[in-house]
Amino acid sequence: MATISNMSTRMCRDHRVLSSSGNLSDVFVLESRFRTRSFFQNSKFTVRSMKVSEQNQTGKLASSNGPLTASEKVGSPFELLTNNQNLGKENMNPIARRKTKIVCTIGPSTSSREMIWKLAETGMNVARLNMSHGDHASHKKTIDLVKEYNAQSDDNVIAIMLDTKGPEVRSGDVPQPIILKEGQEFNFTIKRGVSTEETVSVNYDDFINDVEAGDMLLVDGGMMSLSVKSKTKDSVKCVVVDGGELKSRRHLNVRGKSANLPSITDKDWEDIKFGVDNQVDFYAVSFVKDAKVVHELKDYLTSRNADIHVIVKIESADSIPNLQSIISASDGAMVARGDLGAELPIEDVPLLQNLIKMEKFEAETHLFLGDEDIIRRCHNMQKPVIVATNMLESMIDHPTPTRAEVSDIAIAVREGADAVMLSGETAHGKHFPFPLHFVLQAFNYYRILSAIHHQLMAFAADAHISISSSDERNMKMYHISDSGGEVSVWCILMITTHNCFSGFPLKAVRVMHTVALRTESSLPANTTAPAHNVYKSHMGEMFAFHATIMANTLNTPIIVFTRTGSMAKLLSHYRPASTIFAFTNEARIKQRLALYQGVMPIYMQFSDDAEETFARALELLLSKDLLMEGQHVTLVQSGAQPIWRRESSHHIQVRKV
Ligand SMILES: Nc1ncnc2c1ncn2[C@@H]1O[C@H](COP(=O)(O)OP(=O)(O)OP(=O)(O)O)[C@@H](O)[C@H]1O
Ligand SMILES: CC(=O)C(=O)O
Repeated sequence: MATISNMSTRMCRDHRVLSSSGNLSDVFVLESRFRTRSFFQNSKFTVRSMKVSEQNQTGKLASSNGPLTASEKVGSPFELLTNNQNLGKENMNPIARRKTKIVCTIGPSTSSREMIWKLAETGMNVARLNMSHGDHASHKKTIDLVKEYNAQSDDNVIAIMLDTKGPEVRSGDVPQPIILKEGQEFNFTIKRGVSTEETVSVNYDDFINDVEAGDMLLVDGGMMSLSVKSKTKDSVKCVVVDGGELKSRRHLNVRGKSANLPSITDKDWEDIKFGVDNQVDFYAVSFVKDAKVVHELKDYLTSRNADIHVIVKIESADSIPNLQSIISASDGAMVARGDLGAELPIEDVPLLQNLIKMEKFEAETHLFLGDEDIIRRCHNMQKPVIVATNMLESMIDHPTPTRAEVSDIAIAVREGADAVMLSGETAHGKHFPFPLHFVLQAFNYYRILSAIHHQLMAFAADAHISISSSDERNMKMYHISDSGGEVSVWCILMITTHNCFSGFPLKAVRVMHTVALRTESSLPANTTAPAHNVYKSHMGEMFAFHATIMANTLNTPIIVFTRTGSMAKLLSHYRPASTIFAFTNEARIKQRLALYQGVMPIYMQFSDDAEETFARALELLLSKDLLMEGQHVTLVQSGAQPIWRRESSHHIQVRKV
């Protein structure tokens, strides 16, 4: 049997769980007492049932956003994360949860059933479908899998975000990569199907009108760059500044300019219809330049009676002067740093993401931002904000992130992003369908199981008692009893594989989860909430603000009951120090709330009796170990649509559980 080392104990209902953490496998033995005549005479042997599991150790509800598990504190798969003594002041509150949400792009590495399940268990809160790639059939398969996952348990909640392709300008197909060398001349033509050593097609006719001599042309967001020298009626002549390999259908940006294409192209409208038909939760709309397009999309959604929220991607140079009106028209924003850093100088990206004062930047660029950046603007307008692109880029090919990437996540968390996003890391990160260690582990299970099976059979034969075994999925259980009832044994052997990730996408999610959680727990627990935008005329805001102060002062979680999600969003806006448990009787609202910082959405049927509903909610949280007996909670009843209370009354209650 596997050696048991690093013993630790934790309470689990009526069982005591002994756990060990070995490298290849962890063994958990649940115990109960029994007496035998032979092997363990006069001793109280404590075995109850036997289980071999490949499941992640983390529990339900507490899984994706859950506290640091033993494996994260000790023996984490990421060397940089193992030595947490140095971080010292973290709040290791057992019910501390990650508040910043994780968006994962689903692509070839992660579109299988197994990977979607694993992404969800590892920390994904929102699945992103990038409509620049794949087709409706492949995206439908992903949507169905996410919905299947959500339907499996009330505890499962993964929102779906459809990201439109937008007016991307791309180079044409090339039979093999063209090598571009610094100083060499190279041309782009609007004629279709051209691919020579000197010239390649672009997919956009107005390219010729949009670019001027002196412009800088970026390939793949700056992986290569070319300076525009002159143009003819159908070609743009350039000189290569930074060379490289030009492959098929590469992204082209003109530094400082947006293409004169509509933000929502014909293909995008087809994809938006697809999103309505398949009830996605969010659209991430690419290259939004002004608020008009957001209104147009919202009008369309209203006409289709579709309750889908619109996240504007801030990535176009043209969007910057219109930030206020664009974000105001939207339901949230994404700092899409890939294209943003191509259309604008790359060094401006952190300033646009979050900066207090922009005067110098405005004077130099003539882009007038006012006093705020994207994150701050979103906060002031009570809209969620996602920070995206290159967050763990090196993990597409490597098992550990760079220190700078880890810092980037920590900065986004500190700046108050609602969510951080993984793109290529999860879409096409290296993964191994049958990793060697997984095979070894399976082999180990078999050996351990066989050994125990034979021991138990021998024991039963020796003691003249009966033994029965059963298999449940990846679990094997034994029950041993004698006719006199003197012996009753259930054994559980639980071998977890939480260190066994089949590839880098899951590792990337794990890194993101751990870094976000650690950063959040190292932030000072303010007893004050940001006071901006607390309008006396808006009771919901007043109550969200004061409930946050009360919860922060008393160090309690917040419980809110919501039909539309609005009160949970308001509470999230004020960033209380602990979790917002948002109970809703609307499945769509539960899905949507998955994006909001600090909100843990929970589906529950509301009854007519408020007290009875509160009691059920508290009981559910207790049963999931999300609350502890004797703990206080702050319960908020406010918002646009009264539930139970009279319209004229709003409440904040503090209750002892
Ligand atoms: N649904 C999909 N089907 C196939 N490949 C995909 C899919 N989604 C993403 N990918 C792959 O993962 C890569 C990274 O995904 P990401 O969402 O970052 O794309 P992107 O930013 O549009 O990249 P690119 O500019 O190369 O298109 C893509 O370049 C593509 O190769
Ligand atoms: C996410 C995205 O589209 C970008 O960063 O450009």
